[in-house]
Amino acid sequence: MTNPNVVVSDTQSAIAMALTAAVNGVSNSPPCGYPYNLTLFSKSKFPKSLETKNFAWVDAMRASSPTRNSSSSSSSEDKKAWIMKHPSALGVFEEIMSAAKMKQVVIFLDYDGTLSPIVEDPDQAYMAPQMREAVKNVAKYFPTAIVSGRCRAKVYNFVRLSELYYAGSHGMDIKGPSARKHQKGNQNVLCQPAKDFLPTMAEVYGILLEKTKGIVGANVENNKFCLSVHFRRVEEKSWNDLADRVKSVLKDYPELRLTQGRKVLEIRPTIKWDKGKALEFLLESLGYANSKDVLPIYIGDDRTDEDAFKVLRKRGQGFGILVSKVPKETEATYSLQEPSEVMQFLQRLVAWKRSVQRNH
Ligand SMILES: O=P(O)(O)OC[C@H]1O[C@H](O[C@H]2O[C@H](CO)[C@@H](O)[C@H](O)[C@H]2O)[C@H](O)[C@@H](O)[C@@H]1O
Repeated sequence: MTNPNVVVSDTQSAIAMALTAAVNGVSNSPPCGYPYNLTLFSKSKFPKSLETKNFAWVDAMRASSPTRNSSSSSSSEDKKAWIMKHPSALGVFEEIMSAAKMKQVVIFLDYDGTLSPIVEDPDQAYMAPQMREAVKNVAKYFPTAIVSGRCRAKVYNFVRLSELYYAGSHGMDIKGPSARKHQKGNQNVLCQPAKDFLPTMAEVYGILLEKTKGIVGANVENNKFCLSVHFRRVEEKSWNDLADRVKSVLKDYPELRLTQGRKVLEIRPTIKWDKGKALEFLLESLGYANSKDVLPIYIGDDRTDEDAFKVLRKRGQGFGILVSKVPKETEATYSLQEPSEVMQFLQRLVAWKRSVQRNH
């Protein structure tokens, strides 16, 4: 059994993959009683850079997490133009909140690079106590969800707030809060659209550990419904070797696909489920599927967050806020530079809500 190219090239391949998945006992039936169509991804969803041998993906990987030196490589003109297009959410805070009048604000927060700074060791990506306090306060007033590439248990261990919704494994593992805060909607939420893939993910995790052993600094992280192969501590001259090893494993697993994050390659089931679908699912669970009375705000720093930004654009509702110090192609409306600005934004949200309540 071979994976056509780790990258599904056309509709026919997608159908072939669906058949293979069926043969392998992999179900594509709608999850959680939820009526989304879990069709397989087509070619455009794969990192183009990995389709060819032109190594452009190395540039993309480098740019995904620019160092202090390389981040100054965009010209100040570029930066100015970008910030005009994606103004600071702190600078236009009042404008954002004027859209929130008479609406229920719902907050979606990515974890790494948004609530915690990016660090070398993924196990050390702690959140500052002040940030935890800010998120805790936000959740007192607004339904709040953490949407992360990490597995749910791991991201919960970092955040440790039981009143939040958690969508781990890029939204493939969603659970409502154990502590009930907001009355509307269903909070006994559990959604695991990729459940049937668990044995495969465990198997591939073992194989990847073995295959990547020889590469200094390589680290494979088990995120339950997806796997992360970290490049951050690998010397750049070994990046192609590492990527080739990952791809060679995936050749035997057509039901899995590769995506690229910040110095990380991620392996996930080939179902059409991402952070955008998780956002839609959560809004529906909260009782706001077709409501005009809701203002979702999604804050994230990664390529995987773009799926959620796109959903907000398509709904014409709410705002995406990209956390980045450097200009990046994004569907987000606004920007924030780093986690400390995210914290300030969350604190201002709370102050705004308190002043609205005082004036009523
Ligand atoms: O969706 P997120 O919450 O942003 O998770 C995406 C990945 O984040 C983590 O990796 C990233 O952060 C690490 C710690 O700062 C950093 O070392 C790594 O280079 C980044 O890619 C996490 O370890 C991955 O499992 C997540 O998928």
